[in-house]
Amino acid sequence: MSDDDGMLLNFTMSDEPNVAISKRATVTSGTWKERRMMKMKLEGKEPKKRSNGKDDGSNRRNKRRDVAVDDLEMTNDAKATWESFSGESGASDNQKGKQKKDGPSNVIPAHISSQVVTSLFTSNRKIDTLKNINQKNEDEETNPSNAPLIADDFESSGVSDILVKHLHEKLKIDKPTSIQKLVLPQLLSNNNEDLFIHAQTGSGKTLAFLLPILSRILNMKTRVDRKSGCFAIIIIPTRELAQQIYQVLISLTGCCHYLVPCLLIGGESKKSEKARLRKGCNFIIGTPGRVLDHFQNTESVKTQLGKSLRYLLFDEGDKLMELGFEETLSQILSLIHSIPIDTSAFPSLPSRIVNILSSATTKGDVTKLGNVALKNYKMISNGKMDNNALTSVPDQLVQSITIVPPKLRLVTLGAYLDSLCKKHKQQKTKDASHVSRTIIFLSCADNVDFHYEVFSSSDSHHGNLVGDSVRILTKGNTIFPSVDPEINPDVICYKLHGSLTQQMRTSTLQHFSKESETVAGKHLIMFCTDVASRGLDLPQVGTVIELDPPFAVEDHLHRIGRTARAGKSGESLLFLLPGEEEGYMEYIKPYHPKGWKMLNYTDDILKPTFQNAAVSRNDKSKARNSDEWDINATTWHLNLERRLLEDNYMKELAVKAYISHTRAYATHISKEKKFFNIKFVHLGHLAKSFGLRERPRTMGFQTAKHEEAESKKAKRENPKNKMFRLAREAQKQSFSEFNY
Ligand SMILES: Nc1ncnc2c1ncn2[C@@H]1O[C@H](COP(=O)(O)OP(=O)(O)OP(=O)(O)O)[C@@H](O)[C@H]1O
Repeated sequence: MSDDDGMLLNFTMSDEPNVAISKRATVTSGTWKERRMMKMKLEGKEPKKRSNGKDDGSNRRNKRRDVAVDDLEMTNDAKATWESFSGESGASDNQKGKQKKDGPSNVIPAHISSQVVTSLFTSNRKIDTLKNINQKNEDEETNPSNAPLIADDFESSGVSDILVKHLHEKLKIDKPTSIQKLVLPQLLSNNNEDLFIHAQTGSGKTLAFLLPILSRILNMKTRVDRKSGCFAIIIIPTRELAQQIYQVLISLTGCCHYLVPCLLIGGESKKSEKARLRKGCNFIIGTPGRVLDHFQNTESVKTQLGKSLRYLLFDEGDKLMELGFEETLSQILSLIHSIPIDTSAFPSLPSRIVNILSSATTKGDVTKLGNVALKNYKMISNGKMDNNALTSVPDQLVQSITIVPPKLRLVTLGAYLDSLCKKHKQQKTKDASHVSRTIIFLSCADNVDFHYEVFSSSDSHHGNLVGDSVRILTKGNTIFPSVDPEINPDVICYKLHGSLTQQMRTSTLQHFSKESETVAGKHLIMFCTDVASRGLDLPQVGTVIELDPPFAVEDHLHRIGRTARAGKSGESLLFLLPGEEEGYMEYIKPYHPKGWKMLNYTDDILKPTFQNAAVSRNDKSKARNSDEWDINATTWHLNLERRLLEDNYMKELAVKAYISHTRAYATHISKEKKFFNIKFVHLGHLAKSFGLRERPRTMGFQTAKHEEAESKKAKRENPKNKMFRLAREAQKQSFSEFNY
C-alpha cells in the first residue's frame, strides 16, 4: 500500500488523475463551520471572519490553531508525499514543471486512496468540568493508611515465636498492619467465629489470616507432617492470585518445612496435582472449579479432611460471586460439611470449620456468599463502614484524573508514558539499576493485544524475551518512546490477559515481578485486563493507568490498589471521556477522601512531551523538526495510522480491539450505565484512537459472508434483544478472561 495514504485531511479525493483539488474537494467531517471554512479554503476563497461578540478570544485562537494544524498537516504530509509520488510515478517533465509552478497541493495523483483523515484536534466534545470537585490538598501531610504500625509487634498478638523470628529474619516483617492487629487475636482465640475481613488494598490481609492459622498449628503439642492432613483450604478467583498465595505459604513454611502447601489451579496438569495430593499436604490453595473437581474425583483428598480440616477461606469473596461461582462454592461447601469432624487428633484446633471471607470491597453478592459460607459471621474492618460498606483508597495514593476526547486517548497515553520514562531516566541518574513499574488496565484481551503491539513492536525495534508476551525495546522506535528514536528506550513491555496460555501468564508475571539482570535499570510497562486487578502483589508498582474505565467502582479500587501497597507511595491516573463520563467523578468521590488532581490533557500531558520534540515520520520522508506540540502529536498519530495501512496484521488487531472494546463497554453495571453508555460515545472518534480512520463497519472490513450472516441476524433480531445479546457475549468474554 502506498505511503501516501492518509495524508489528506477532512476531504475525500477523486480517483481521476490530475483533478484539481479546488474543483473536487468535498469536506466530510468536523462541524459545519469548520467544513465550510475548509471547503472555501480548498476552493481558494478566504472565509470571512465573523464574531458573534460572545467569544472571549480563546475560542478564536483555538479555532485558528485547529485550522492551522490542518493546513500544516496537509502542507507537510500531503505535499511531501504528493511530491514524492510525482517523482516515483515518472510524471512527464511538463507535468512536473506544472506541478512546481502551481504548487503540489493543486494536483492529486491517481492512486491516492479516498481515505478521510480527521484531525486530532478538531470537533472534539467540550469538557464540562471546569473545577475539580475533589481537589487534593497538596499541603496536607498524609500518613500511609495501609502501613505496618510502628508502635506494635507480633509477639504481643500471640503469633508463634518461631514464626515471629522467621518473619523478622527472612521476610523482614516486624510490625503488624492495622487489619492484622485486629484479625490476629480473633483467630488466635477460642471464639472460632466465622469472619469477614474487610480492609484497604495492600493492607496485608493475606498474612492477617495465614499467620494465626499457622501459629495455631505450630503451637500444638502434637507433631505434624504432610501426612497429618489438610488444615486449611483457600479458594481464590484467579490462578495468578492462587499462585501468589501459594508462594506466600511456601515462604512462611520456610521455618517449618514439614508443613506442605498444595496448589490446584486450572491450566495445570491434573495428574501431577493428584500425585501431590496423594503424597499429602497441609494447605490446599486453588481456584473453585479445580478444587471441586479434585474433591469429586480424587479419593485421597476426602480421606484427609475429616480429622484435620478446620479453616475454609474465600479470598476476594465478592469476585468469586461476581464470576458466578455460587453453585460451585455451594457444592464444595456441602461436600466439606458432609464429612464428620473428628476433633480427637488435634484438640487444640477449633472444634468446627471456621469460614473466613476476605476482600477490600463488598457488594450485594458477597452477602450472598456470606449466606452460603458464613454463619453469624463477625465483620472485621479497618475502614470506614456504613451502609455501603465503603473502603477508601490508601491515603498515600496520589490519584489523578484526565478528561480526554476519544480521538486523543492513544496519543495522550503515549505522551503520559513518555513522561513516566523521562521520570525513570531521572531516577536512574541516582541509581543505575533502578526499576520502574507501570500497569495499564484495558477493557478486554483484544484491546491489550493491540496496545501491546502499538507500543512495543514499532518497526521491529524490539526483542522477544518470554514467548511473545514480554518485549525489550531497542533504539529506533518511532512510536515508543514517542519522541526521540535515537535514545535507548530502557523499556520492557508486557501483556497479560486470560486468553494467553497459563504458562505464558505465569512466566510473564514472574518476569515482571522478579529482580534480575535483564530488568535492572528498565521501565517495565504491563498492558493487562482486570485479570491483574485482584489481589496481585507486584513489587514497587509506581503507577497504575486506567485507560479504559473500570466496569464497576470495586474494580477501580482493586486496579489502583496494585500501587501504594503496605505503606509505599504510588500514583494512578484515570482516563475519562468528555460528557457523561465526567459524572463518574462525583460517584467515586466517597472512595477518595484525600481528593485527586485534575490533569489537563493538553497542558499537562501532550505539551510537555511533544513541545520541541521533533517527532520523526516513520516513512521515507525527512523528520519534521517542528517545535509545535500539536504538529508533533499529529505526526506521532499519523505514524501509527500509516502502520495500520501498511500492515494488515496491525489493522486486524486494531479492528478487533475496537469491536471488542465497544462490546465490553456495554457491560458496565446498570448502576453505572448513566456514565458509561455506548450511545454517548462518538464511535468514529473512538476508532481514531485505535489508529483507524473510519469505524470498522464502514471500512468494508467484514467479509461478504459475515456481513450477510450479520444482516440476516439483524433482520430477525429486534434492537433490544441485540443489545442484550451483545452485552451477554461481552460479559462471557470478560469472564473467560479468567479461564479457570
Ligand atoms: N506487617 C507487614 N509489614 C510489612 N509488609 C507487610 C506486612 N503484612 C503484609 N505486608 C506486605 O504487604 C503487601 C500486601 O499484602 P497483601 O497482598 O496481603 O495485601 P491485601 O490486603 O491482600 O491486598 P489486596 O486487597 O490488594 O489483595 C505484601 O507485599 C506483603 O508482603
